[in-house]
Amino acid sequence: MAHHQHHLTCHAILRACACVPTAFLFIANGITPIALNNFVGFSNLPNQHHRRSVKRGFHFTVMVVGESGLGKATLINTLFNSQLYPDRKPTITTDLQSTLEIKQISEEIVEQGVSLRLTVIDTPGFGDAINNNEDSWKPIIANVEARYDSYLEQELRLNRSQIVDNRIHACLYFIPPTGHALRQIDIEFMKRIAPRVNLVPIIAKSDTLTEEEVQVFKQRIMDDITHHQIPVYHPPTYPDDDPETLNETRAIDSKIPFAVVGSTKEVTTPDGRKVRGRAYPWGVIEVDNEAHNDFVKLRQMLVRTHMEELKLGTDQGLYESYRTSKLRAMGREQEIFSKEINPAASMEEQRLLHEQRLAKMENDMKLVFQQKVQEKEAKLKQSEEELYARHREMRDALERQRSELEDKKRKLEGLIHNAGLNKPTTPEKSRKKGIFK
Ligand SMILES: Nc1nc2c(ncn2[C@@H]2O[C@H](COP(=O)(O)OP(=O)(O)OP(=O)(O)O)[C@@H](O)[C@H]2O)c(=O)[nH]1
Repeated sequence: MAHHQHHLTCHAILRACACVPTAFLFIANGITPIALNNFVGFSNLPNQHHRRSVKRGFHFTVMVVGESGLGKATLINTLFNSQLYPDRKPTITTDLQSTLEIKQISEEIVEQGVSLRLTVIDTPGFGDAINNNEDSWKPIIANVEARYDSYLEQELRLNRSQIVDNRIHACLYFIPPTGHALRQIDIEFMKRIAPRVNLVPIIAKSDTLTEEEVQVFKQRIMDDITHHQIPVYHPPTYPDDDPETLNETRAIDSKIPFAVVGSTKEVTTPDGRKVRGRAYPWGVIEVDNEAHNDFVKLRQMLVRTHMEELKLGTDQGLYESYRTSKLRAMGREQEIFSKEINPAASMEEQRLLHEQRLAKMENDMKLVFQQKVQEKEAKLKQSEEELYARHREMRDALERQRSELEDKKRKLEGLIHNAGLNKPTTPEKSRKKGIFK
């Protein structure tokens, strides 16, 4: 919702920028507009967005649920003005054990160059088996959830560029025009489906009730919905909605549950107009006449004003909460908040992170290497010095030894010399001897 509001605010700013003669750039807090001196061009963003969307085309998936013969096929054909469902006779179910089958029809419809892939999921057989109605909702819920599961599975894949989105954007629930109140089966179904899809309650074939009956029936239905706290879809309003939008949204909301008439057949009114409607002996009920039924408001909501809202609500509200509980049940809490990450950006981010990590490792290794080299060099230097010191020591010792030896040698030589002088031939000796003689 916050995202949506932000989106809307951006649009409002862009609209404002495009309209005023001098463009203004609003600072993020929205307080001070900065005047731009020249046309920058971002006011063209909505057009770019529009062109891209038209090129890509749109898709919308709607589910119809209700008993056989309530006019589901007719209403879809009337809504999209197409023969999505081929003409056929109403099927009358006689099989009391009727089991529910779920069918899907998909068709590309084009209006003024804009294409819409419309997918309708039909649930023939719902509520038709008289004794087996309690569980009618089960296969429908299973189908809705299977679509979420498939989306989630694709989302969790590494390559998320080709996601096929089969999620249901709205479920039209056809309430039979009994004029009383909701039946047990209506309450059971609506209670269970509403937390999973945008539930749009519809009073089928409202032309079979009088105007007063429709009003009373609507009130009773809304009372039941409130009493059972069934979260049916209400078109949201936003603080920056202009008064016209606000009034339109409120007018749509006031019609819930939509009392509709469906018909693709053209009939002639008493005043000679050709209209889509149903002719009765007492007059003509016009499909596209707001005074006759709520078809126009229903179409406005589903197709003209709130289709994107319904899709956004499916993605960011209903699917999101399903996804959260599913991931939690799977013990994958860490992935709950990872949805917004753009896969390409995320891969790029991972690559950069990886490169940064590698560069850091390389740098660390270089530092360690340098440190080791320095340590080794210091050690070598130290042992070199030690060797020198030892060398010097040894040399000194040898020197000392040599000088000692030389001393000794000199002494010995001195002795020898002296001894040589003391020989008889020496004059002193002879003299001494001569004295003693
Ligand atoms: N009075 C009235 N009849 C309607 C209306 N819409 C459809 N019908 C008629 O009701 C019959 C059944 O209409 P379908 O559109 O085939 O109904 P369905 O709900 O798709 O029926 P299943 O395919 O059996 O589930 C047809 O004869 C329609 O002409 C309506 O708004 N008012």
